[in-house]
Amino acid sequence: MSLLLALDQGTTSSRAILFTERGEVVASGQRPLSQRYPEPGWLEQDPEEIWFSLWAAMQDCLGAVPNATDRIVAIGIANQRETTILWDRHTGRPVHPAIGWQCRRTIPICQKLREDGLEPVFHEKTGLVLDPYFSGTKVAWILQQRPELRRRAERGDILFGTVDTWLVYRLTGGRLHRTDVSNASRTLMFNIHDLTWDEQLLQILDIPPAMCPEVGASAGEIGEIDRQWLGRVIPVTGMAGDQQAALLGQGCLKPGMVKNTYGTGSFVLMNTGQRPVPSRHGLLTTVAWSISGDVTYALEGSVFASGAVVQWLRDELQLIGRSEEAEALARSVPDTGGVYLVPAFSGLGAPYWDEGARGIITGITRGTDRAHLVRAALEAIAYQSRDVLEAMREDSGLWVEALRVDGGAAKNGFLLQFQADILGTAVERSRNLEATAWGAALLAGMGRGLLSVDNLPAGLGFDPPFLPEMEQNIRETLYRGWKAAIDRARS
Ligand SMILES: Nc1ncnc2c1ncn2[C@@H]1O[C@H](COP(=O)(O)OP(=O)(O)O)[C@@H](O)[C@H]1O
Ligand SMILES: O=P(O)(O)OC[C@H](O)CO
Repeated sequence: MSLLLALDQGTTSSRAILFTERGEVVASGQRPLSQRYPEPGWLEQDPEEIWFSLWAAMQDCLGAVPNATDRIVAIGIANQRETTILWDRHTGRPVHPAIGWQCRRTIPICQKLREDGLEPVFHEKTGLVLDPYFSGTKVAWILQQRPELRRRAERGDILFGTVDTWLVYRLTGGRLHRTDVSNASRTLMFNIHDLTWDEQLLQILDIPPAMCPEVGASAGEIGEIDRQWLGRVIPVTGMAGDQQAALLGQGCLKPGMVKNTYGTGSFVLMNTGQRPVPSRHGLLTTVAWSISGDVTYALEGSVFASGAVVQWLRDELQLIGRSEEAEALARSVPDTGGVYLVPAFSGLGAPYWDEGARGIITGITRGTDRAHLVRAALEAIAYQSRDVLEAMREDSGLWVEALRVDGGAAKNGFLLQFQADILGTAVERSRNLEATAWGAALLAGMGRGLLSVDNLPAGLGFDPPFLPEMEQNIRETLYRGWKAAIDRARS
């Protein structure tokens, strides 16, 4: 039986998963990935570690099944988006640490662009807002700090890429400098209407066009991995940003369908079909994918910290030993006792876009214990998703009837029940929490001509839904308390 290899390079780990064409998982490998915080609000990763962790995950995955490599017919890549890498075209070596998507170092650049009245032009052309989240100001920052790199970039000697581009470059033995439209749409330099790097925006950001990768479709003949990695030449035929891949992997193929992936952050995406829907309520307009010449767009609410708050409870506060403990602790108390925790570690993303906001905990009394704090942290993940879905209703006129969910934190049943309660909407958990990887596998299968977008395999289906049980007046009282806490966290 032929197999599809999905490579999912996420913020906290790299994964390789082998799928059958029907969506069964044959084997998987996962390696953790570290993050560095060199200054408050800054976040970096090591591009070599990103690559190595993915390579090692591939070896773990393929080592588990005899002769698996011979049966792989196509490879698909999904990746953490916006994270910015610059490298030397000649040596293939990074010239700067990767600047992570949550990194806030470019706040002053964004402020200056706003003062110059440039926000509308960026918004109209890219569908994004001026926030340090996106790659453009990260590239601009490196070039401002390192004039010698700018000179070399102008000569075409320094290449820019998001993580997909970096991985494809390495996988193909340095032969390909390429991205896809879904990743390009996260850079603040890409025009989502004519699907090209935008000369005016590049000029404003002072970024030499020669640095930018070629942009292609999300499925099709992309390249071939070098024989040295798996002992065989295998075609790469799918690539997309991880959140767009999850939208596909969750089967959200029709306009109006919505998914939420709870990983480091939460990313709610609504398929809006073949037209970009501009947002007036703090959402992003973004490219979902391009398949067989058809471009699909999405509305997105990006929340910067969701699963990250659980990591923070575990690693920094040491209130829990393992992420899984959060659920039982949250259930051990009937409510948070009035405590709200706003995890604005990297400012607030959608729908507030407040780069200066910082995390707060409100409503603490002498009786507050760690269970209340842990519960407040999990509830915050759900409140933030409601904020985004409220904005989606304003923009699209639609209130989601059912929210499809996946990602690492979607393992948490307490979180999903509270999510259903606070939305008043059914929450459907995918049986395959690795919807991102499955989306990458689907793209690879389509790009190889094995699957068609009109007739995609359904994957593994859903668990019984989490249905709302909370009374309406309690739901709205709790949500009002959240909005008050948000007001206090804002800059
Ligand atoms: N049982 C759990 N309850 C809540 N959060 C969890 C649980 N297990 C894992 N997480 C969170 O899920 C995130 C990892 O999910 P994953 O989808 O792998 O993220 P990413 O792709 O961003 O690396 C981490 O932030 C972790 O804290
Ligand atoms: O690595 P994840 O799954 O948290 O995804 C990160 C997003 O792509 C950032 O935009």
